[in-house]
Amino acid sequence: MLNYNSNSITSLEGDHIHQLQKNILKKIILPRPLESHKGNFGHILTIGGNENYGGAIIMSSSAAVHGGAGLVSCATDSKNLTALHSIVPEAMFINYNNDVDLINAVKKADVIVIGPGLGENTAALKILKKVVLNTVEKQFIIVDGSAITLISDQQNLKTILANRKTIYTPHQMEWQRLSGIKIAEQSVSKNILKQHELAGTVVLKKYHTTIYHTNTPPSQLKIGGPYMSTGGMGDTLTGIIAAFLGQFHYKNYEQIVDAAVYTHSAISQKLSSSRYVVLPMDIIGELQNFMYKYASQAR
Ligand SMILES: NC(=O)C1=CN([C@@H]2O[C@H](COP(=O)(O)OP(=O)(O)OC[C@H]3O[C@@H](n4cnc5c(N)ncnc54)[C@H](O)[C@@H]3O)[C@@H](O)[C@H]2O)[C@@H](O)CC1
Ligand SMILES: Nc1ncnc2c1ncn2[C@@H]1O[C@H](COP(=O)(O)OP(=O)(O)O)[C@@H](O)[C@H]1O
Ligand SMILES: [Mg+2]
Repeated sequence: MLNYNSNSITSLEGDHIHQLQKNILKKIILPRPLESHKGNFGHILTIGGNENYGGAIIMSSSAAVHGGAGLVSCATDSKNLTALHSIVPEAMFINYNNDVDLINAVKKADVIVIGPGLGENTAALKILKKVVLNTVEKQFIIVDGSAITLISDQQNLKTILANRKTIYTPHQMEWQRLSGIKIAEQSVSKNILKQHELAGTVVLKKYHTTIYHTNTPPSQLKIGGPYMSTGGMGDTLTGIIAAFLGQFHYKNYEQIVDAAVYTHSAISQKLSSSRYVVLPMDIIGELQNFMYKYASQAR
């Protein structure tokens, strides 16, 4: 059963869907309490980045650090260690091929990002299984990129994730793999039914990204554009969502996800006024200023 009044799901198609506005930011991005420390702002664990896709998990980790996470650990291929520490020295490194270290890191995390640049081979699937099997109910798990593709035919993992606070962040092709709905047929009504089956939040990324929630009707972004179409843009989004979930404690966490997704596109839109393309690292560089502006308005 759906957890919100869905009398006419079909009426949610197109322009009738709830549009996210910037007021969501003032509600979520608040000034920090004076008596606080890094332990209050979330320990994020990012997992991914094989030897070809190290940049993906580095961008995710960097976005988490710049988005305000208290602590960030990055579990990746050891070939990425030097690059990770050069680009984001605030992040700690874990060799994702060391089972004991990986499982310990999973147990310590408040928020887990799995998938950016993980790859789709047998080794990647083994890591994914190890991680999901060691998670607990209170943790947030953001499932992105390769992890979405890998999980598509792993019913047991989907069942475990249905009992976690899971956020899937597919683009349309990944959603086709996960939901079985072809891109041309991805209507709001069909997507709602699939989201309900998965029992996790679904951020369906595209022009006018739509977020399918468990307890409230879907919401849609009307900001952002093709200046965002550069590899790594979605990897960066995972770090922002993770940082927001780790540090903000709004009662309905799905609204925290909405605010993170809005922030990612709002920064891009702002920067696009003077750039032909906006790069993922540009967004990361602007996060602190952007969040400062909204936290000051809330004072
Ligand atoms: N610097 C890096 O290390 C990068 C690593 N990446 C990683 O590479 C792995 C594979 O991800 P990809 O997404 O590239 O490959 P996928 O094969 O999952 O998806 C790409 C395909 O989907 C199609 N598509 C249809 N609708 C789309 C939409 N709305 N948005 C995006 N693509 C759409 C594209 O045309 C393309 O054929 C992931 O783990 C990802 O995190 C990518 O993020 C690129 C950058
Ligand atoms: N034309 C566009 N309009 C709006 N947003 C876009 C556009 N192109 C890309 N994006 C955004 O960029 C991100 C791309 O994510 P994804 O395809 O997963 O990138 P990657 O895996 O390369 O990091 C999503 O947030 C998507 O909504
Ligand atoms: Mg992606």
